[in-house]
Order: sequence, then structure tokens, then C-alpha cells
Amino acid sequence: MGKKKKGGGKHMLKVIAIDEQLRVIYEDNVHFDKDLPEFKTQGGVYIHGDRLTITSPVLMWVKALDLILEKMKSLGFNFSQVRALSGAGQQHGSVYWKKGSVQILKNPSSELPLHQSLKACFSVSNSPIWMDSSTASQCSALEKAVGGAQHLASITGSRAYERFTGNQIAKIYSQNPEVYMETERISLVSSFAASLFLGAYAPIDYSDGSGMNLLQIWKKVWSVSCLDACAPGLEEKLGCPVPSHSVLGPISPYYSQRYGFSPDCKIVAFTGDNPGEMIKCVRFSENDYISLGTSDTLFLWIQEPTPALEGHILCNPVDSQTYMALLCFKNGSLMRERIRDDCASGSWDEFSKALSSTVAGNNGNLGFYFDVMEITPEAVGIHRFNRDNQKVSDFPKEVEIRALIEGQFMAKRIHAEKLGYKVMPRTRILATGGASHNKKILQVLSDVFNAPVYTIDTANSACLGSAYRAIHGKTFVDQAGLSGQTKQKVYSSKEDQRGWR
Ligand SMILES: Nc1ncnc2c1ncn2[C@@H]1O[C@H](COP(=O)(O)OP(=O)(O)O)[C@@H](O)[C@H]1O
Ligand SMILES: O=C(CO)[C@@H](O)[C@H](O)COP(=O)(O)O
Repeated sequence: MGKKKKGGGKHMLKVIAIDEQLRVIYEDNVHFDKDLPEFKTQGGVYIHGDRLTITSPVLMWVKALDLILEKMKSLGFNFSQVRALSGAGQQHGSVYWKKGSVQILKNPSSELPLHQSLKACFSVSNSPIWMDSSTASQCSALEKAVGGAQHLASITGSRAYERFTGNQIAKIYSQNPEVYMETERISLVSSFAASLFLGAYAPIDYSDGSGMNLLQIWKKVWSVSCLDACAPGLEEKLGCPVPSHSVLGPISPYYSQRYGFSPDCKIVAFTGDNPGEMIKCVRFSENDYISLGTSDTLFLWIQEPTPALEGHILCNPVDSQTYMALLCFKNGSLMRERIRDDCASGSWDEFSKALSSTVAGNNGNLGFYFDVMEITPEAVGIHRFNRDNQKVSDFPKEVEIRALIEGQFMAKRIHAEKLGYKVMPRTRILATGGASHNKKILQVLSDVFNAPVYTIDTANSACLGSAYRAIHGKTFVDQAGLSGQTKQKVYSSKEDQRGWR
């Protein structure tokens, strides 16, 4: 069974149950705004007056869990059959447990919904989440304390980001030291949800822990210099990080008494939504995954990462010896749509025809297209260069279309390679999102990466990934046949078409 504290956003809690054949046998969700209107959130969050501070009420998450379990019970779901349970939560968000709360967490009354027992357990009632960008000063201080942005990236996999948990904790400590002192444990959203099932503070897993600017990703221990730069006594409040597939222990007796779970049901470490999605999409083999949705996101399997100022390196949730790179490009589909409207009369068919009528390499014509400030790299504007490397102000329409698509994919490959990514003979790219319906676009992707491209279905990815990890954690991976994957090979690179390399 897998649970996830978001879903195509951060606005719902989802549940999926799978059987031994990995078939989905139950699926449901609780929508925070609609099903829990008493919290008055919008999209599951509160946007504060400064427009920078963004939080979610922690008790809303607990109440959502009560609601979804009650719903399953009333529909006759057989909890006693659940052998293992895991989950994924939006990355970076943090939960602050008040001193003494562990006793309540250990032993809540099975007569009451959990949110009633836990209502006084949180020293911060509104949890900072990944959308928050109010910690610019803490980010500069952290980079300065450890010797610069690149040095921080070399330790933790990322330079300082405002949403990353260490900077959020530093802000709470500097603004409310008494609240920080009153806190006995700090959880990520993922380890918080795991704690609710475990009836004890669940450890943070390596993969989600890599989104904090605090974990030394090589030795997989907290970095003392980062901890010290954020707040005093932090190590104790975080607990020891663990591998993402760790079995944390049996489910809390509360769930056996209230819902009929077997006392043998195991809780497998929860992780972040992006690592969870990686697990679902690549399953347990070394694939790379590109989501071509509103924005373009790359999830890459990396053996020897070289953290850079752009992009994130996280510990790999599937294989603790390797890493995953996460790269996000804001100018994805909306940029493609704009060029489609300008150069192909708003028609994807015409856009595709332009790609077919031009040659790979675009006769040396190249462009960078950023209608909005890009994340990777931080740049804006449209920049075109001809075969003589001269800046030009426009291209013929079909050259423009190819320059856009080749430019977008070359940027992805170059930024990925900066992070240590290597295209290998075994490289396979799994593509998803709206633009993955366009085979001409996928052909360019395949040519640029010189690797075969497959399309995959990613509905409920992070949630399903959690359910797979529940099985993975219980180590009956082989019996369950987790190496299979429903996907469709759509395009081969030119080299691949000549035979298997
Ligand atoms: N045939 C197509 N060719 C290229 N892009 C497409 C095509 N069909 C849809 N898209 C793009 O897919 C985008 C939506 O992708 P989707 O994965 O649904 O987005 P989201 O990230 O919001 O989930 C649209 O913005 C659209 O530009
Ligand atoms: O900040 C990040 C990744 O670094 C986000 O991906 C969060 O993990 C939540 O994302 P969505 O709910 O929008 O997918």
C-alpha cells in the first residue's frame, strides 16, 4: 500500500493498494480544500501576506489521513491483508514536534481519530512547504558559512535553495528561538507521515534527506558544518538518516485496534515525491526519465555525480550506492506552444511537419528560447545563432521550430552531463507528459541523447512508486517480478537503428 501527501500538486492525499502481481486493487484520495474546508486552504496551502511564505496546516494532513482510512473502512477494505506500507510526500516541507509528543504518538487512544490525540503535538502549526521562498538571507548565510555555493553543492548535492529544509529550519530558529527549543524532533513531510503509522519518530530517508541542504550525500550522514550553520543541536532533532528501502518496524497498535491492520504489517521508509516517482518510472533498472509537461523535468540515474550550481543531486531511492539527478526547466511546453503559434499556425501537425522537413543538426542553426526566466540556467530571452556562430534576429519558420526543439534537448543533455550524467550504450529514456505524444519531438530527443526513447504512463506515479517500495522493502522483489515495465518503444536514435550498440 502506498500513500502520498500530494498529487499532481500538493492539494491531496492519495492511497493506492496493490496485490502481489502489482495490480492496483484500491485507489482513493482526499482533497484538502474540498474535503477539509474547515482549514480554508487554497490548493492545500496558505499563501502569507508577504507572498513568499507558504505553509500548510499540519493537522490538516493528519485529519486527511483519518478521513481516508475511515472511508476505506466504511467501504469494507480488508486492512488485515496489508503486508507492508510506504509513502511519498512533497519534498522539502518540515514538521515540528513539541517536546513530549512522542509519548502521545506512541499511544494514542484507538477510540479517537488521530488528529484529536495529536492536536497539541506541534510546536509549529503551519508547516513550511516546498513553495516557500522566504529564506533568501538564510541561504546566503549557509553558503557563506561552508565556503560558497559550489562547496555547499559538493557537500549536499545542491547549492542553497530557499525551499530546502535546512534554510527553513534556520529561519524558524532565528525568528522564534523559543519555538525551536520547544521542538524535540523535526520531520520531513515524508518521515512525518511514516511516523504516524509507526507510532514513533520515523527516520528521514537518504533520498528525501538530500533535499535539505544538510545531508552529506557521499557518506550519507548529516554535515556538521551545515547543521551548525542552520541551528544549534539540530542533529539530535533530525535523528539518523536511513536507506530509502529500510523497513522501519511494525505498524502502530493504534491501526490494528482501530482499522484491523495485522500487527505484522511493516512500515517501509517514506520518501519524497520525486524519488517516489523515479521508483515508479524506472522501477529497479537503470533508466532515465523525462517529463515533458508544462515544465520539463529530468530524473537521471547517475553513478558518479558532480554536483553543480544548477540542478540537484539526490541519493538514489532505488540503489543507495548510486544517485539521481533532478533538473527542472521552466520553459517547456508553454515555450513550444508559443513557437507553434508563431510558426505553425497553432497546429502540432504543422509543427511536426516542420521537424520532418529539416535535418538533424539544423545546418548549424541553433537557438536558446526562454520566454520566462529559466531555472536551468538562470537566463531569459531568445538567442539565435547561425552556422557561422553569428547572432541573428530570426530564422525561417521551420528552422526556428527545429532550433527550439534541438536547443531544448541539447541544453538538457549538457546540463545533465555537467552533473556527471553519461549517455551509455544501455541508456534508455522514458518520456511522459503532454509533449511525449509528439513522435517528431521524441525523435529529436532520441537523436540528441543517442538513445532509444520509450513512452510511459505516469498516472499516480509517486503513490504507485510508494506501493512498489513497500514490496521492495519487504524484499520479495523477485517473487513479485518487479523488473517488468509496461512501456512502448517509440523512437530509436540513428545509431540505435543500425543495430544494438
Ligand atoms: N501533440 C503535442 N505536441 C507537443 N506538445 C503537446 C502535444 N499535446 C500536448 N502538448 C503539450 O503538453 C502540455 C501539457 O502537458 P501535461 O503533461 O498534461 O502537463 P502538466 O505538467 O500540467 O501535467 C501542454 O502545455 C501542451 O503544450
Ligand atoms: O520542490 C520540488 C522538488 O525540488 C517539488 O517537486 C516538490 O517536491 C513538490 O512538487 P509538486 O507537488 O508540484 O510535484
